[in-house]
Amino acid sequence: MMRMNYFPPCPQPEKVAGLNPHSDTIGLTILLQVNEVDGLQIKKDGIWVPIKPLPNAFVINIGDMLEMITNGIYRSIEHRVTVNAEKERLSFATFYMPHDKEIGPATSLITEETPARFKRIGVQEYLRGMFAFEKLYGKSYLDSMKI
Ligand SMILES: O=C(O)CCC(=O)C(=O)O
Ligand SMILES: [Fe+2]
Repeated sequence: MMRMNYFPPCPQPEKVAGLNPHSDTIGLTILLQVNEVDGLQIKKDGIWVPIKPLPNAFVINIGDMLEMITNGIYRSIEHRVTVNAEKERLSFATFYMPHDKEIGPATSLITEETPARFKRIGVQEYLRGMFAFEKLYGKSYLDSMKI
């Protein structure tokens, strides 16, 4: 699945969010900051860190499904986009999803010391739930998958 994001310039950038804080609910995201305009930020140790666009470079984001499959060993990244006063911004995101019918922690990663931290759920049900979820903010949908 692919998505093109267009953020027009905004004279009062502090008053609007380009994209609210979220983690991508899929497996893995390959992101291109097309016209190399600042705006993307990730939350690291509770602090918003700007991700400078690099020419001809992709940003790879871990999504919620990968966090579930790895039973929390890989953590999805919370990110947001701020808008710019003068410049428009374009990004192109390619979202990857596992082909499996169900997702949940890999059985090889579940042990007595590391019990399953997430539910096992059908991918269709997961996606339906995501579109119906009313409080998509930060990592709220993934939190709802926790055991
Ligand atoms: O525009 C960006 O850099 C990020 C876009 C994004 O987070 C998304 O499409 O999920
Ligand atoms: Fe995203």
